[in-house]
Amino acid sequence: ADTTTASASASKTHKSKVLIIGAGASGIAAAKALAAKGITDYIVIEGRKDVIGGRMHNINWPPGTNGTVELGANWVEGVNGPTINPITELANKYNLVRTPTNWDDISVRDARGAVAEKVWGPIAEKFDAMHEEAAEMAAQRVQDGLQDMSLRAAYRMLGWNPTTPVEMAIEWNGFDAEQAERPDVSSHAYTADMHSFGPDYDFVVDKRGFKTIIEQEANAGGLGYGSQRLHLGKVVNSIQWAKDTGSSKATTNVSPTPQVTVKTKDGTTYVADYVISSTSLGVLQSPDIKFTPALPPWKIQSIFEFNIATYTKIFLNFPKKFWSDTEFTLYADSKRGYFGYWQNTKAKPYKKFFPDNSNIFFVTVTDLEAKRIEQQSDEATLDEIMVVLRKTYGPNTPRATHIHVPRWHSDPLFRGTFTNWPIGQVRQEFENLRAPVGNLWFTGEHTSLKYFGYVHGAWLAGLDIGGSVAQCIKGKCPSMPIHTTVKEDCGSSLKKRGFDVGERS
Ligand SMILES: Cc1cc2nc3c(=O)[nH]c(=O)nc-3n(C[C@H](O)[C@H](O)[C@H](O)COP(=O)(O)OP(=O)(O)OC[C@H]3O[C@@H](n4cnc5c(N)ncnc54)[C@H](O)[C@@H]3O)c2cc1C
Repeated sequence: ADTTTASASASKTHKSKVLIIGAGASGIAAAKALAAKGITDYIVIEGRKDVIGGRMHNINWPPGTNGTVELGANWVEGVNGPTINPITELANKYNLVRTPTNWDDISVRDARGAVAEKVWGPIAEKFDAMHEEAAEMAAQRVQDGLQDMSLRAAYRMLGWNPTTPVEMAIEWNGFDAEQAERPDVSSHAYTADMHSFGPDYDFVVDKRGFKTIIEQEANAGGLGYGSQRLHLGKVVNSIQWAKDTGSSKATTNVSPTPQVTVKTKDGTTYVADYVISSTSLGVLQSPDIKFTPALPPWKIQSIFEFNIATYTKIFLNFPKKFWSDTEFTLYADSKRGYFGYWQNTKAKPYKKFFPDNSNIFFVTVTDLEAKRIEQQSDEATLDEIMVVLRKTYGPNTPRATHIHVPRWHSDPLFRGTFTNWPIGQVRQEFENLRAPVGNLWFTGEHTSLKYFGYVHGAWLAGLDIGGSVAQCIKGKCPSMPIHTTVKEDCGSSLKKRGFDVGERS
């Protein structure tokens, strides 16, 4: 149990067998896996003051209505496949309200207004066929042990060279809308086909928010709000995992301490035999948590090699609906990805889940655009958006009455939205990203080889690492590969990723 000591002069120290940092999907799954193996002496600490769920996060919006919008994860991605998505299982268990998405229900506009389907339709068909070929080619190259390349290179090899605004918008919709970065910086082998548990997506429209499945799992595991084992408002700023060498230089030659000491900004100390950190890749890349001693070079390199992308949904509420009935509208600008991807809450499958007195039309931006927009005022962003909308829908388009811009990239508890696999990173780098140092273990969506980036990836990674730590406690620690030197061995190491050509289709 949590053994707490405090004195008048010193802040509190909590001791437990396991400390889990972060109460998102991965952290809660890790706790669940520990409990399943009979380990109940753990504490979960979370930086946010009043809510768990991490990147599954909803707000009540627009103001003055009973509407709910998801600022983070919105879809159960990969449903209706041969194997059930574990998040679908949780969604069923807790009656999470969701509605299927129809990606084909789409229209396209440009600065002159609507673009005829006979113009964009064949371009979209060409892109889809080409992208499918790129996915098959990736699987074949993995089988043949060939080196990774950028997805852009594969597109070029398959004769796809977008130049017009419509071609760029179609490509953005077909790739960036999923990975939140450009094909130019993305791995062909790892990102050409991201489908996992199935080809379809369920859009979450539950008033309790997508995070309710995490909250309810936490509750079932004795980690409900107010419980002794869930400590909110605890922002970790230091982790001591090995003897302090006194040097700030990364070195592999350190002796891990039997216990890990974690300190939080408010002066609380946690001492545990094992610590599982579920903070995002973006947090690990930032200087916010001081590791003592510095993490080993192989660990640091793996953390910096991977990308955390930014996917920003900008929510807008208008006095009336002026857009088309399709679920999605692509706006094709000469600047690729410029306010290009619009979702319609008045579309048939969604309408009944959003308040009648709201007219929400939201637009997604990614990558550099997302980061740029976070830096400016919401009013400035709305001004830009209104210029776009008035160009394509006409000068009388009403100005939005409300705007909400999430700032995932600048939020110190996240520093981005989800992981994207960059060009040429080999499996060994990934194994290093996932590997523990001493008794400090790592989980989170970025540590799921098959499903990085997704809620189900975070959940499965948490179950896996929680289970491994439980085994360690029982004296049967599983061995995790660590590569102190990473050699170029991309193709053959990719083969070991755990899937083959057939499995991904
Ligand atoms: C905008 C957006 C859209 C997305 N869309 C989808 C989608 O549709 N479908 C899908 O499957 N996935 C989607 N994702 C990805 C999905 O949300 C994540 O992969 C998943 O929720 C990550 O869970 P996690 O437990 O790994 O990390 P997190 O949810 O980030 O949990 C980590 C926790 O650690 C806490 N923390 C961080 N630093 C510290 C610190 N220093 N001290 C204490 N606590 C700390 C954080 O507050 C957080 O609660 C989306 C994400 C975003 C942001």
